Amino acid sequence: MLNKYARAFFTRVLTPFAALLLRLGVSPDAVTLVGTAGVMAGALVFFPMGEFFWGTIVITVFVFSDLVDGNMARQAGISSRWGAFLDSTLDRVADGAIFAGFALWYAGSGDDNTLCAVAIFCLASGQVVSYTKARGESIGLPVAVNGLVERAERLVISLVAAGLAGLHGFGVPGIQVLLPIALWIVAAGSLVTLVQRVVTVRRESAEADAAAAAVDGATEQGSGAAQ
Ligand SMILES: CCCCCCCC/C=C\CCCCCCCC(=O)OC[C@H](COP(=O)(O)O[C@@H]1[C@H](O)[C@H](OP(=O)(O)O)[C@@H](O)[C@H](O)[C@H]1O)OC(=O)CCCCCCC/C=C\CCCCCCCC
Ligand SMILES: Nc1ccn([C@@H]2O[C@H](COP(=O)(O)O)[C@@H](O)[C@H]2O)c(=O)n1
Ligand SMILES: [Mg+2]
Ligand SMILES: [Mg+2]
Repeated sequence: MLNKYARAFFTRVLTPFAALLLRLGVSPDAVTLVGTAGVMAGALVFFPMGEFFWGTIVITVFVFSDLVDGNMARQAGISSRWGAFLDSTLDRVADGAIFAGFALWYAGSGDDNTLCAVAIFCLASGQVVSYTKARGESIGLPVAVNGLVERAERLVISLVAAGLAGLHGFGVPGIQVLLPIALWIVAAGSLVTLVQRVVTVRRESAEADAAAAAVDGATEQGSGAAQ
């Protein structure tokens, strides 16, 4: 949903910045790589220490590089298969670091095995949700469903909650409860999305196999009649 509705807005806002980077001679690939490194640093340095406010600020600064790199490539007319591969692959790395950061906090000083397991579930299910689409498309299916919780939703829900939970460190009482709530929402939403995508791939593959069988049958009949 965010991908559909918010992308156009952010494209308008970020286009001048993307143009500036191109004029400075920066490449889209460099933005993809630096953005991922920044997200990883924010998540793996700050989150395991329970510094959710500063971790979220660092991640937010760098995560928007994922919207800037493609914008730069399109403006410069250099969108490439390699760029698409690099972008999607490093998305998985960045997402892994964010949820690993939460899991490390709960495994350590956060001291909550259940929430550690929920964070690990968010990490794994998010990766599998993305994989279903990539694998479905690689076997020639349209995978015409996005589902309830895509990547943008996973990031916005968890990062807004983490940023607000971090305000606990500045004296706001009770607000830290938002992070566990967000993790449970992302976990449940990812499970629903996974089911939505698997059901779609199952239906689309049955339809594609039936269509292929019908073409084979017609070809065999045609060659039989010719003999
Ligand atoms: C005093 C208050 C302190 C609180 C501080 C809070 C600070 C702000 C907190 C959070 C900001 C979070 C911003 C997150 C922005 C995410 C942007 C982003 O990178 O989105 C990526 C997404 C997808 O990009 P791709 O097409 O490159 O990725 C594809 C996708 O990943 C597919 O995976 P799948 O979805 O299938 O699982 C893969 O299949 C595919 O391979 C891959 O290529 O881009 C978008 O969706 C575009 C829309 C972005 C929308 C961003 C909305 C940001 C909204 C609000 C942020 C500000 C909120 C501030 C709240 C403050 C609270 C007080
Ligand atoms: N280094 C890069 C990054 C991206 N691309 C192209 O942009 C598309 C992704 O667009 P986003 O707005 O989601 O970043 C991607 O599929 C590539 O076509 C690129 O060429 N090089
Ligand atoms: Mg990108
Ligand atoms: Mg991306």
